[in-house]
Amino acid sequence: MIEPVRLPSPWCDEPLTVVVPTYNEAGNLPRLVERLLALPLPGLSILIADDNSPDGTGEVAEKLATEHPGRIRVVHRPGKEGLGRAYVDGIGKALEDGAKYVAQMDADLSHPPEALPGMLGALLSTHAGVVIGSRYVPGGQLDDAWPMYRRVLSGWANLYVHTLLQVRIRDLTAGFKIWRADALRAIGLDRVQSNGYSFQVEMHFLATKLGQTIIEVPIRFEERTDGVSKMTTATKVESAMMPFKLRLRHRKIARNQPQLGKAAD
Ligand SMILES: Nc1nc2c(ncn2[C@@H]2O[C@H](COP(=O)(O)OP(=O)(O)O[C@H]3O[C@H](CO)[C@@H](O)[C@H](O)[C@@H]3O)[C@@H](O)[C@H]2O)c(=O)[nH]1
Repeated sequence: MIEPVRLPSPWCDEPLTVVVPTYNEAGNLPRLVERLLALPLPGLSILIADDNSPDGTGEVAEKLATEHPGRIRVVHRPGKEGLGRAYVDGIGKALEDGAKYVAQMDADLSHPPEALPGMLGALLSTHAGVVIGSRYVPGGQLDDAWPMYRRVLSGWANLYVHTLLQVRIRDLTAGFKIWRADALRAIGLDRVQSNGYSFQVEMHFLATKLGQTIIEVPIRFEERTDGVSKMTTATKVESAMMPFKLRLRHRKIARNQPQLGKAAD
């Protein structure tokens, strides 16, 4: 049972930084920024973490930052290090800048920006540490154009991680979330080991083991219309290995901090 709390007033003004990792998203980024800045969230700012994309996404991001002073920050990273590393860097900088709430989402418009106000409202009306924009709770949808092999992979990955880690989240691999800054600080980004997509699962696992409440609200996941997925065999192998590493690591943590292990199990 999730205990409701009173919404701060006016809650739409709350400072929210949306962290967006980009690699070759020059065609998508302007459309994403336009939709984000049109939201009824005056406290919203955007932090783009680009890995020196060869298609010029970094330059597109700089141009957008100049057009919208004070609302967009660009973090230029030296090269492609993976989604997880870009998030650790970008979220870390958002926290240093004093963000109170930090959203994370893909640049390719798979995650509808228009879902953010509802997600923020849901987070603020509970004591949850994080709200997930979920494909797999009632009401969640997948675009018909999302390829069958991706649906199977995603369904299989969720089942696999559930079985190994027993984390009670329906969309364990989701990349669309809003965190409370305090929840992120409690997790400690320096603990995160994932380089690629397993970042999502690792963060869910660490939040759960700290006893944080996680809520899921339904979203419609859209297939990208520009560019391609950056998922590779290496990121899939890392995602397959990470649940084992997390299990081993948690056993060690639980041994050293028995209370944490007990509270979380
Ligand atoms: N900076 C940086 N960004 C990256 C990198 N790799 C990927 N990205 C960015 O991370 C976002 C997600 O990458 P995609 O390649 O579009 O992801 P996907 O295959 O559509 O995967 C989706 O499904 C996964 C499984 O459910 C999710 O885990 C993932 O978050 C996403 O929603 C995009 O904005 C992409 O540019 C990288 O090495 N560096």
